[in-house]
Amino acid sequence: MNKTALSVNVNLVAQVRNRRNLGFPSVTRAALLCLQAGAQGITVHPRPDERHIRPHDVQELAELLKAWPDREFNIEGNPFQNLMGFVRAQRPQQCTFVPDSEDQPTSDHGWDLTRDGERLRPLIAEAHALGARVSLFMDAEPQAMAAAKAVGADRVELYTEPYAAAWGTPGQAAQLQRFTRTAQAAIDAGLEINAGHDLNRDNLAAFLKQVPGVREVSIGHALMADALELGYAATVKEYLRCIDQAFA
Ligand SMILES: CC(=O)[C@@H](O)[C@H](O)COP(=O)(O)O
Ligand SMILES: NCC(=O)COP(=O)(O)O
Repeated sequence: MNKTALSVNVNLVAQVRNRRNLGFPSVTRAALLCLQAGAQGITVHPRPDERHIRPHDVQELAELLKAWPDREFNIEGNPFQNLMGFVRAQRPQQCTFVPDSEDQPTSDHGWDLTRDGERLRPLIAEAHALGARVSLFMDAEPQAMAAAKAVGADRVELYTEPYAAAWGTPGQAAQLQRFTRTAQAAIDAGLEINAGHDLNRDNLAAFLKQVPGVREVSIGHALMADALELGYAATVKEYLRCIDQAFA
């Protein structure tokens, strides 16, 4: 059984760096240390307002990852806004289409494919022509998985905030069942599965133990908060241990 890959989202490092015009903490150095510690990928979400990841970060990370051919670069964003420019310029292994508006504080919902599916289809096809795998950021709704496959997606990224919010409450089991049903529907539709948003070292193993077929988790906020205490390398190794625990 394939073990789930860890893709580290470095948005937060850029957000800290942007507080002052001093150029540190370095986004590329954070990514390098995470790769050296065993992370299988790096994720960025270059939002139009450049609140954290800026175009030069994307270019510098793409350059860094050329030296790591067995690792992946995942660029997230809204393809109706600025994402496709980054996909055309940097040719990442994966792009994740996220339906965020420009002023959203963070990602908080998946695509409504009944509304946007046909508009997404040519952009998915273009990303494929550029050599990128396409993942659609989706809520955990089993009935939406067939539509994701129908518009050409390779993967769905299940938006895991509702699971994380229920962690440690009586609603945890129901959320896990919801994500398990959605993952099975995705598998039945011929999709692969990613997952992300508010995952952390407490809730990660239980999710991966129950939800089938998760190929990749992209984790940023909690992992970087842990790295402020433990350092990048020890933190990545701890998250990899959580993943191992799920498959033990
Ligand atoms: C798509 C997703 O759930 C996250 O990667 C999100 O992109 C995080 O964005 P911020 O770091 O701007 O909150
Ligand atoms: N796609 C999810 C991601 O990249 C990071 O989300 P978070 O861990 O910062 O919530």
